[in-house]
Amino acid sequence: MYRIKTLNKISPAGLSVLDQNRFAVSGDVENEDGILVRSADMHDYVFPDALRAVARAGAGTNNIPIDRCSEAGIVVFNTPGANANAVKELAVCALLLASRKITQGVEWVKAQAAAGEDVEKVVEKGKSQFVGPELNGKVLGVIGLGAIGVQVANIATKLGMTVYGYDPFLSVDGALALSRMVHRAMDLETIYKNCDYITVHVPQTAETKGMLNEDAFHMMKGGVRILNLARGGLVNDDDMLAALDSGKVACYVTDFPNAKIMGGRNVVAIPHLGASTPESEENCAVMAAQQLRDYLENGNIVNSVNLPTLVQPWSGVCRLCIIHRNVPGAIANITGVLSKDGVNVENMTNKSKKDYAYTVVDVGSRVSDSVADEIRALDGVLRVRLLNH
Ligand SMILES: NC(=O)C1=CN([C@@H]2O[C@H](COP(=O)(O)OP(=O)(O)OC[C@H]3O[C@@H](n4cnc5c(N)ncnc54)[C@H](O)[C@@H]3O)[C@@H](O)[C@H]2O)C=CC1
Ligand SMILES: O=C(O)C(=O)COP(=O)(O)O
Repeated sequence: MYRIKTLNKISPAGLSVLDQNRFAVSGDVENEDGILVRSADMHDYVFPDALRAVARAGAGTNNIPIDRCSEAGIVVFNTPGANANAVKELAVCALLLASRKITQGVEWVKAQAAAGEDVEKVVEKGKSQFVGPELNGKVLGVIGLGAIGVQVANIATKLGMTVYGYDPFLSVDGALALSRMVHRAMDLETIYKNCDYITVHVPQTAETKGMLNEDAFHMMKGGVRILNLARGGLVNDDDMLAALDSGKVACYVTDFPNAKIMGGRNVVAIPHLGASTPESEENCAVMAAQQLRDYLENGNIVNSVNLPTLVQPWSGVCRLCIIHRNVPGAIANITGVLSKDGVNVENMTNKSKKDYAYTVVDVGSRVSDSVADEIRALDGVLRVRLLNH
């Protein structure tokens, strides 16, 4: 029985992927083999000995201590693209919220209740304070052309916007999905200098943290409207507040309110609703649970952020799954132990990702725990699992 701990509410459709006869799933299991998580902050999480995998039902993994997981031989998964449509739809909404003073107008209408029968007259008289521009004909800059950014860029062209997209790491899939109407910007300056609206869709990393700061605002057009449905930390809040006060930024729509930014002038704050649709919650949960199950049961890795993709069809009766450092001699050391102990390799795959590597070895006979222990003791080996077919 595998024990799976949920650190957030996970869609039942995802939980149903984990057969109750083989998986005990709840928020309070202990010494768990796997974790299902959404946005819960895991940076101070103490890993139990049994923990082998963390599956993030969603895209962003900045709430997970990836380096610490890698060093402990814990595989971290996410679900690329599974909530992209929901965020794209909210981005369309955010473009309109940034333009048309809808939230301010709605709040104002609520406050007019005292006018009673005169509300209609009061509304017609007061509405001119909420005039805002159309999107058609304006220029949008999309920073990050991944699963979400590509969809946002494409749909904005259909709203009559001229769209520039910036992503120095654009994938082949991203390039193929990107509309030919979208102009590629080769640097951020092009986005900052030319755009009336700027939307960010990059992960929050050490490189992207605080990227929307005073220097960036300085290059932007006066009255630019900024959308952030990616992560609060991408924006330097103090610099944003100053840019809002000066009018440099006309509106900031963020899915990540915090104490500092929520009271800012012309801030429209949404309570992190980007992926909060039943469809996305289900897609993410199902994908995360499937990936977690396949890893725990078969050792296969798909969509991991810290380890390589490796899917090996079963052959033989026993499988060794070895997470190790990506260093010369690692595979020779592993096969050395196996041949010394008379274990015949039926099939073997090795893949690497940056500093880490993963080797899956199928063998034709049962392997004793002592052989696994010998491999565990090898230099650079971080985790060894023995699966029987
Ligand atoms: N508000 C919400 O509920 C949600 C927020 N998100 C956030 O949106 C982010 C993006 O999500 P996806 O598009 O699904 O991820 P993705 O991984 O498909 O795309 C991210 C893109 O950003 C690009 N990128 C990385 N560093 C960059 C840089 N310095 N400059 C320009 N481009 C850069 C990458 O090359 C990649 O194409 C997530 O990391 C997450 O933080 C994602 C889903 C829901
Ligand atoms: O997928 C992401 O990166 C998100 O931000 C969605 O977060 P959530 O799962 O709604 O807490």
